[in-house]
Amino acid sequence: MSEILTRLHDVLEARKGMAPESSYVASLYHKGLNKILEKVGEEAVETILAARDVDAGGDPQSLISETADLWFHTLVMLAKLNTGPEPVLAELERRFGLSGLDEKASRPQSNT
Ligand SMILES: N=c1c2ncn([C@@H]3O[C@H](COP(=O)(O)OP(=O)(O)OP(=O)(O)O)[C@@H](O)[C@H]3O)c2ncn1[C@@H]1O[C@H](COP(=O)(O)O)[C@@H](O)[C@H]1O
Repeated sequence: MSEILTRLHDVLEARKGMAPESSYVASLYHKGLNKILEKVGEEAVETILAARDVDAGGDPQSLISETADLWFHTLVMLAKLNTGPEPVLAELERRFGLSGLDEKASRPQSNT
C-alpha cells in the first residue's frame, strides 16, 4: 500500500524544473515553500472540518478526499525540501516495533 507514496514521490521529483504552467505541482514549486505550507495548513483545516461533519452524520467520502489532499500536499512539502515518504514510513515502522504491537498482532489471541 505504501508503494503509492513512493511512486507519487517519483512523479513529484520529476515535476522539479518543469514550467509552472505545465502542471499543478510544478506551479506549486514555482510559488515557493510558503505557498506549499499554506496549502498544507489549508488542507489540514479542511480535513478537521470534514471529520467534524462525518461525526455529525455527513458523507464519509469527504473526509477521505480531504485526507488525501492533506497527504498529497505533505508529500509536495517533503519533496520541496528534498526528502520523501521513505524516512517517515521508516520512523512509523520504528515506533511500531518499539511498541511491540507488531509482535502482539501476529500472536494468536489468548483467552486467559
Ligand atoms: N494527488 C494529487 C492531487 N491531490 C490534489 N491535487 C490538487 O490539489 C488542489 C487542491 O485543491 P484546492 O481547491 O485547495 O486548490 P486550488 O484552488 O486548485 O489551488 P490554490 O489556488 O488554492 O493554490 C487541486 O488543484 C487538486 O487537483 C492533486 N494534484 C495532483 N496529484 C497527483 O500529483 C501528480 C502530478 O500532478 P500534476 O503536477 O498536476 O501533473 C498527479 O498525477 C496526481 O497523481
